Amino acid sequence: MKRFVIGNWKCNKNIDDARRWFDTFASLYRPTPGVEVAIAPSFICLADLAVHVKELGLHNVSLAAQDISPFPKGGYTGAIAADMVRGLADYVIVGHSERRRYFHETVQDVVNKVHEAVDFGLRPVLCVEPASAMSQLAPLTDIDCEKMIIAYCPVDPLTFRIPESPEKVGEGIGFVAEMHPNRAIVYGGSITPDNAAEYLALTGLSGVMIGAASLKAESFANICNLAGAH
Ligand SMILES: O=C[C@H](O)COP(=O)(O)O
Repeated sequence: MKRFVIGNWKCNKNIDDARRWFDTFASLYRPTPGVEVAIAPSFICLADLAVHVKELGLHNVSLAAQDISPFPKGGYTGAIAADMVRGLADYVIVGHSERRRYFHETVQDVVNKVHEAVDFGLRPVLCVEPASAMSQLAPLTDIDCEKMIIAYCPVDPLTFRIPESPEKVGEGIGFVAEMHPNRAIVYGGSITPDNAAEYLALTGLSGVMIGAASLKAESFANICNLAGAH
């Protein structure tokens, strides 16, 4: 089974910080066949990092956008369309709980984003929360994108900084897999280098999505290297 380690920097790091992060990461990361790494910086860093990642020659490392417009390019001030991101990133995170909560994104907005991503060849990482998983997943059961990844991301671990127990994550991903069989599912929520191995060992889980612990290149490289050992 292919493994994914996805780092979401959220609203952190300017271009200089981002370049330094990659320089440190490159010195610590050990690529492993079958482990795909994606890092989601802010939009302003994408173009610069797309070049820098190539210069560093990092294997199995791609960039992800943290979000995408639900609309095509055109008269949508402030929006960034999927068509503008292709060529810079391979993945795009959609429907993160922070987008749904603080930016009032609806299920339909997220569905539209997934369609935009797929139309322009970006691999969606669709975030779902346990309490709303049914309504968030149901409109996408027929999406024609076998590469879509589902990120099972409960909100409490973000609020309280305690991960959901591996047992509960196992139950949650079982539910997701019933609705979307054969899709890669990753877990996100307070993963650190100290607890990552427990989650990477879970049957049916294809990897992890990491916020806070991805901000330190050392921690993130450590988790990527652990994924290679599982
Ligand atoms: O996008 C990542 C998830 O929100 C998890 O973030 P966290 O690792 O800081 O809990």
